[in-house]
Amino acid sequence: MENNINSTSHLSVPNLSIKLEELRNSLRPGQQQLASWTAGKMAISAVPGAGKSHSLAVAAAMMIAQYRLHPRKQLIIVTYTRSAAAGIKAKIKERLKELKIPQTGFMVQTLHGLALNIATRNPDLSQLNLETSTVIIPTPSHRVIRSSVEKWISGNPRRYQLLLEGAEFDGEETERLRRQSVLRTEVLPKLAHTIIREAKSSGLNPEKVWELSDYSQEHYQILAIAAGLYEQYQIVMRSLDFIDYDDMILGALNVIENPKIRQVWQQQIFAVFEDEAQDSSPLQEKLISALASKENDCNLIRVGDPNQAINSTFTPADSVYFNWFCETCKSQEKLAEMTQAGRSSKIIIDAANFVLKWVNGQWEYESKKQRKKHINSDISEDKKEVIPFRLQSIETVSKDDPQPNANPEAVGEGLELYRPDDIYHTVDLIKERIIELLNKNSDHNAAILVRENRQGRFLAENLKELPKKHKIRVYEVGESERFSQIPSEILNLLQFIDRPHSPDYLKNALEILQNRGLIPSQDLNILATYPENFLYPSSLIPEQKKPVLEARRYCCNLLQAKLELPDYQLIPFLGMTLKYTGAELATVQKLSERISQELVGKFSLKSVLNVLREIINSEQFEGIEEDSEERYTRQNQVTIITMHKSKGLDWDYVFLPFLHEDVLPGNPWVPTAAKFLGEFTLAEVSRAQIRAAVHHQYINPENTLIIPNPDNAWQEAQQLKKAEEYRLLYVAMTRAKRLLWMSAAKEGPFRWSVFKADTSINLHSKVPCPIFPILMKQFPNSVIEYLF
Ligand SMILES: Nc1ncnc2c1ncn2[C@@H]1O[C@H](COP(=O)(O)OP(=O)(O)OP(=O)(O)O)[C@@H](O)[C@H]1O
Repeated sequence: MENNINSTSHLSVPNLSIKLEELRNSLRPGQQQLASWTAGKMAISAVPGAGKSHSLAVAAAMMIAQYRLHPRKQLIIVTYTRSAAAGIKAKIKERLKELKIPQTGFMVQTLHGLALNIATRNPDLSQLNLETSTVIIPTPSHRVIRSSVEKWISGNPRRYQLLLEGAEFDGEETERLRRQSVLRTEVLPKLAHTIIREAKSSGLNPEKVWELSDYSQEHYQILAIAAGLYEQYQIVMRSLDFIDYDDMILGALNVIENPKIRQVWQQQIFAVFEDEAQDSSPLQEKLISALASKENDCNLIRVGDPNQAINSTFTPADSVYFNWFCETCKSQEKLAEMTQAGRSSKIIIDAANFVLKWVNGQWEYESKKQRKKHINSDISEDKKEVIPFRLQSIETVSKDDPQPNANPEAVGEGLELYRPDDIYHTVDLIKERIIELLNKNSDHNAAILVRENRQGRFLAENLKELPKKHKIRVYEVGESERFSQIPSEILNLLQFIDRPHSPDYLKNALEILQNRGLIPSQDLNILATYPENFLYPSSLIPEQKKPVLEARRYCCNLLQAKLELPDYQLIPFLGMTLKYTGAELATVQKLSERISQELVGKFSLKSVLNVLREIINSEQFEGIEEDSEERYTRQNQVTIITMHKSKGLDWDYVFLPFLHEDVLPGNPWVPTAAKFLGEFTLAEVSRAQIRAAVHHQYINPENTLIIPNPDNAWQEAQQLKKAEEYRLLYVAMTRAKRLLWMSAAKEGPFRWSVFKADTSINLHSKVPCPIFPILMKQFPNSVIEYLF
């Protein structure tokens, strides 16, 4: 290979090789393989706590020193978040300082940062001009998605009619209008959102999705609907000069398709290191591979943990590609495994390993049973059996490991398993344990990891006394996310007050009231179909049921306020109506003041709506703030955070309450309102269908492409979801250093999404997460009996 790889003997500092040797010796076995990389592709599969970022930084510094890298020949390190990029950059600089080497020769960037860098240098090739374009994140409720849906509906009456008719339809008018509302405001926006991200980040344009739709012979032709929506989306985006995150990568790829420019980039790049490779999408992989290539070689090192892939069922991240990359590298003896980890006490490691093996074992047992039962005709031949976990056990580190206090001594039983009576009893037990632990060791930290923010809110409300009475800080991470929703909640209610006869505005308002637990949950489409009949029913309308009446009372109160209150008092009134708490009310107050400042003398409902829309649109990006790890892991603090967000962090004591089967792993769920289409959701089916096509392209393009039918695609999506939930549990468990506290209360809310933290509410008996009783059996000493 011709890429100027000089050996250390050329280095001018004689002591450098000794220093480099010392550095190499400070690494663990798998880490050393990373540091000894010389050329070509390499995969590193690591376990939680193995020191991925630590060894990546050491290996990068060693490489910069050995190969005398400089700004015109650099090592590129790609990460997925800005905070991870900042962390690795600081670590590499530190090492280079120790080696007395200039802190150049490398660049740490997020993948999108890198793509943007490439794309903006050649706007004519990338067709991206950031000075005139606006970057958006098209959520299902974004106006771009909504307008793409409307355009698709008006251009495709036949396909739309087929959806309206669903699995069965007797032609009844009210039902037809209800279905229209469900399709326009829920099903199609969700389908558009999913399919556009999935297809785009797999490198498929609308034409390609059209082609794929020819391979699928099913009733609705979901892929054809998807292709049409995607086509409309591209038109709407172009007309508004908007771009999304995938456009940045596509733009960069367009640039480096030019042979001359590609050569310039490739010459400047010595090698590419990718961190968190399990979260890559095909498009991202394509970009980094292209940058790392030189003639017939590709200097690409990908580091990841397939067992921590927890984004693949709701984003286009798909760990299958990293798994395949690992397999290919393995066959070429280019796979290294980092299996030693010093983060946790031995018993916590044992429990995590046990979960991994048990889940995989169950999986194999279940799929054998399934295979015996029926042979699926449309499962493509090249489909490999995907098991939830890569069989990779975590090991404790060796005695001479340089990590201070590696595999620390367990606190209490190290692993503690509880079956509290109910969710209130759970908080009492957690509270008591936290007070005891942090009072004894105020330099330690703790976290309660939850599956959904509602659980976090419930915990925070019930742990209020910790700061004052016990001097223990409580940091509920979801709280700031709730604050960021306030402007759009207020906007939605004001839009309804302004135009109560709009079914869309009424539905949005009802959704907010329902999400905040102010009105009973029900099919809102029925209420929103005829706003007039719902808000002001005449004697000809059948008597409204109690949940409808409650919803109506709230809505009528809002409309009454418009008549009775001056416009400038509407926002504070809405804050009260939504039962915002102290800090939330303060945010409402601030929002109200800001609007007043902008509208001096011109205050009207219409002008308020305009200003609010502007605030929401322009602040979308400020919302994504730089995360600093430090605020999540402060000593003497208990952090309440979702399991998803806990990835990459660790705490001395980790609490995992509410481990119930209906949440973890959860059950397949189709919203009742959309059941008329069948026992599946179009969005999930389309994702599985696109993935089947893209996987086929990767593994065996010569075979005939088989797109799974909706029922099979749905089954597959559900299996992947279940596997991901178990990986999420594994990520959560491996955050603990000294104590892992897990519980499954005997009673809890029917569903957290409709739970009101009110002691008078009926609790339901709950089934524990299937792994919980097995863990109790496997670790009998960890089962804790309690006195109250
Ligand atoms: N060779 C080593 N020498 C000294 N300390 C090490 C070594 N390897 C790892 N560590 C330490 O181990 C800890 C865990 O490392 P790190 O956070 O990089 O793990 P990780 O693999 O990213 O974990 P996860 O994927 O579970 O978040 C860090 O404090 C790091 O400094």
